[in-house]
Amino acid sequence: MADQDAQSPVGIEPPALSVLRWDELPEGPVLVLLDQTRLPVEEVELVCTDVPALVRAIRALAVRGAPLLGIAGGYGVALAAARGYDVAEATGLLERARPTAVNLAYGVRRVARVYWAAVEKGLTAGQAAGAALAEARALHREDAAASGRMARFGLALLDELLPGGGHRLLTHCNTGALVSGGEGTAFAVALQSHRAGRLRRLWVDETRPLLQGARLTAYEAARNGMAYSLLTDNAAGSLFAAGEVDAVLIGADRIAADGSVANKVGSYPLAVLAKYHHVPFIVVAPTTTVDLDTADGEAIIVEQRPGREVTELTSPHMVSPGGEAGGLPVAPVGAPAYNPAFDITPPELVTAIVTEEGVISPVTGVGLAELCARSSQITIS
Ligand SMILES: CSC[C@H]1O[C@H](OP(=O)(O)O)[C@H](O)[C@@H]1O
Repeated sequence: MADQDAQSPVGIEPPALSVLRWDELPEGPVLVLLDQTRLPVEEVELVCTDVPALVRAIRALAVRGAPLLGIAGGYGVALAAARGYDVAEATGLLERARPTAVNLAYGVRRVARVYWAAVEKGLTAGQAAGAALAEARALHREDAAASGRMARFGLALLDELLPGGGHRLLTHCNTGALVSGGEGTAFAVALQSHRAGRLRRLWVDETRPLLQGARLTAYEAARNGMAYSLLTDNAAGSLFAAGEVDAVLIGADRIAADGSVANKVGSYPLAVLAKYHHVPFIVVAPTTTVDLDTADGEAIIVEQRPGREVTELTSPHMVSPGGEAGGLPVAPVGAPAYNPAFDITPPELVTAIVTEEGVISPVTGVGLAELCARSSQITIS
């Protein structure tokens, strides 16, 4: 069906990606990000010395993906505290940077709560900043551990659903190390399948308009020596029709209390295709992505992004005909465009949700609340 791609022998691990780190420089602490807008062409680091720079990076998707947004937001609060910026102002700016991924607000509020508690206890500004940094680091470590647990739970689920091995998995957007403190969410399950010698093919949706699949998931799959094929989003249907997809694995940006899933736009059509073709549709997300305070999918705010992302192929490597950096027009100049960053998949189309606390299926009912109750994640209102 597809070109056979060379894959490295299972077991040769690539160096871990430095996706985000805190550095202490003589002039003060900085947050160093792998600039994801420049991948896969080049690996460039973006140094954030203040919260406005981090907010710009979040809005530009230089740093992205729900769990990593939470980690970055937490470090952002610690950066404000360490550099003597207004922590309350920083908290508001970071929380509002992108509205859909609940992890961002969770990480920001969790670290801010520790900071203010330290202040109220009478600790010095430096001690309170240290407490904030320690909490951001704890969140980072917890997410890395959650990623490993989800990968193991997810592979066990695939083995249960697909006992013969030879997994042909379709994924959408990017859910690997570039969205996580560890190896990711849905991609981490596919990687676990690869390492166990059970991955026959990873089908990678390019994921228009920002091409997280083509630019980032293909980059991560190649780095890990996985057998993968890239496809246009509109080719996915023909793969299902040909019986070439054994399961769909996707991430999430927010899971409502009723099991509705907000994820990259294009996820909902895949869920409908999976239902029609009797293919498991599996969501992989840490409990920090579950928002029991949001009742259902209708209550989830879906980020609307600039139409230019649809009407131009935007890239920092491209220079527009007018000479400004940015993009190549693929539509008439000024063409009106509809560009929701996410869509909502209703619970009845979700086969299972894999979290670091276990797997639930069906996803409605008390299962989600029970999983979150088991989680060590601190509840932030
Ligand atoms: C598991 S988090 C990855 C999640 O985030 C992506 O959105 P974006 O690239 O806009 O940050 C997409 O929804 C992925 O599923």
